[in-house]
Amino acid sequence: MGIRLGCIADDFTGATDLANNLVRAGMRVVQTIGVPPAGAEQPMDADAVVIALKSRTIPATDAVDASLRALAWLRSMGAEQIYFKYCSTFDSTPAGNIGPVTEALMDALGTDFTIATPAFPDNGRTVFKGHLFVGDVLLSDSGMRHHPLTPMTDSNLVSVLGAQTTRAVGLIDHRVVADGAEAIRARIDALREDGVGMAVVDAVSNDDLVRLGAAVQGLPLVTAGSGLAIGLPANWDFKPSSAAARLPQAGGRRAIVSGSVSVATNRQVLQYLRSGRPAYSVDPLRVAAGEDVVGQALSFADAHLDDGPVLLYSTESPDMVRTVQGRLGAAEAGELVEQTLARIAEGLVERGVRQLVVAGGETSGAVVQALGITGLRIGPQIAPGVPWCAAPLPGGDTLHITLKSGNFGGPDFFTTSFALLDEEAS
Ligand SMILES: Nc1ncnc2c1ncn2[C@@H]1O[C@H](COP(=O)(O)OP(=O)(O)OP(=O)(O)O)[C@@H](O)[C@H]1O
Ligand SMILES: O=C(O)[C@@H](O)C(=O)CO
Repeated sequence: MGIRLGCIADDFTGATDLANNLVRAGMRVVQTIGVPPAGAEQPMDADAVVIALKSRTIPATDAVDASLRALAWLRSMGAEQIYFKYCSTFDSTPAGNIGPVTEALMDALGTDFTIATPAFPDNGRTVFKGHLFVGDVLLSDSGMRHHPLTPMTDSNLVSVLGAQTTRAVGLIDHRVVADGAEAIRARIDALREDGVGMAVVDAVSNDDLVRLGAAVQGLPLVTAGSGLAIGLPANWDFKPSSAAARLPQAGGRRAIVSGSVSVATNRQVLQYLRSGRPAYSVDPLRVAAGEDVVGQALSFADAHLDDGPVLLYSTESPDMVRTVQGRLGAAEAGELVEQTLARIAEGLVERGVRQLVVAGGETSGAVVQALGITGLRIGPQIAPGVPWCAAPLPGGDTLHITLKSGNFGGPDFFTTSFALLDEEAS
C-alpha cells in the first residue's frame, strides 16, 4: 500500500514542524531532506512523507521545479493527497513563492481548486476575515515586517496571495468554518462555480482546523502552515498518539547554532547570554573581510564544549541586520552567514557534538545539507512546532538535532531543549 499523505515543505524547520503535528495526530512520518533520488521508491513504512525543500526564498521558477520533482516522487509513492506546507507567517514576496508553486501543483494534479491557511493557533497564528494575526497583532505589525528575506507588510492574505497568482482568490470566512465541514464544502462548491481557484480559510482555533480538515477530505491538494495537520489524519482514521515520538538515547556534546534574526530567537539568545553560559558571536562583516571566523568560533567551542552547551550565533536586532545588509546586500549577507554557520556546525560535529539545536529555517537548511543528513526521525516535542529529531550521520553515528523556526519557542528554549533529552533518558 502507498502512503496516504505526501507533503512538500518549503523550508527545513517548517518540515519538522509539519511532521511533528502529523506524528502527534497519529501518523507514522518519514521526513526526507530534498527529493529522494530516483530508484528510492521502494514501499515505505510510513503513512506520510514530508519532503523538506529549501525553496522559500529561491527564484520562483526554481521553487516550482523543485516542488514538481517532489510531487512526482510523492505520486510514485502512491500519495492520495498532497500538502504544500509554507510558513505560518505566510513568508513570501509579490513574486512568490507560495502562489507560483501552488498553481504549478494544481496544474500538475489537474485540479481547479485548493485552500490556503497558515493558521497555527498553538503558536498564536490565527486567520480572521482573511487577515493573519501573529499573537495579538496583525502580521504587518509583527516582527515579520523586518524579516531580512521576506518582509511581510500586508496582513490581508487574499490580496497577498492574489498578487502572486493568475487565479482568482476567494475567502472562506470564520462563520462558515464555525458551521462545520458540510458548510465549508458548500462554500467550496459555490466558490468553484464562481471561478475561484484558491480560497484563504479563516481559522482561530484548533477546532476550526479540525472542521476544515474534515471538509477537505478528497481534495487533491491542500496548502497550509502546519496547523491543518491537526485535522487531516482523522480522515484516514488516525488517532492522536505519543507512541511515534521515541528516539534512541542521546549522547555526545551539546551546541546551539543560531542564524535566525526573528524576535523570538533574539529573546532566546539574550536569555542565554544573561545566564552567563558560553556564547560566540559570528560577525558577518568580519567574515566578509576575510577573517577566519569559522576557525575562531571552533577554537572558542574547543575551550568550552566539555562544560555544557555552547552557543554560536549571528542573531542580531533588525537594525544591525539592516546595517550588514546595507554593506553586503541582503541575499549576499544571508548566504554568507548561512555558509559560515554551516561550516561551524560541521566543525562541531567533528568535535563530538551529537546534540545540536539549530535556529532559523534558512540556517537549518544550510546546516542539514552541510552535515550530509538525508532523513530525520521525529521525536518528542520541545515546544509547539519544534520536535527533537534523530538523524544518521554519514559516519554511522546518530545526531540528535532540532530545527527551530525563528519565531517558535519560549525565551528559555535553548536550555529547555537539552533538559527534555535528559528527561527522556531518565
Ligand atoms: N547578523 C546578520 N546579518 C545579516 N543577515 C543575517 C545575520 N544573521 C543571520 N542572517 C541571515 O538572515 C536569514 C535568517 O533566516 P532564517 O530562516 O535562518 O531565520 P528566521 O527567518 O529567523 O527563521 P524562520 O525562517 O524559521 O522563521 C538567513 O539568511 C541568515 O543567514
Ligand atoms: O510555519 C512556521 O511558522 C514554521 O514551520 C516555519 O515554516 C518557519 O520557517
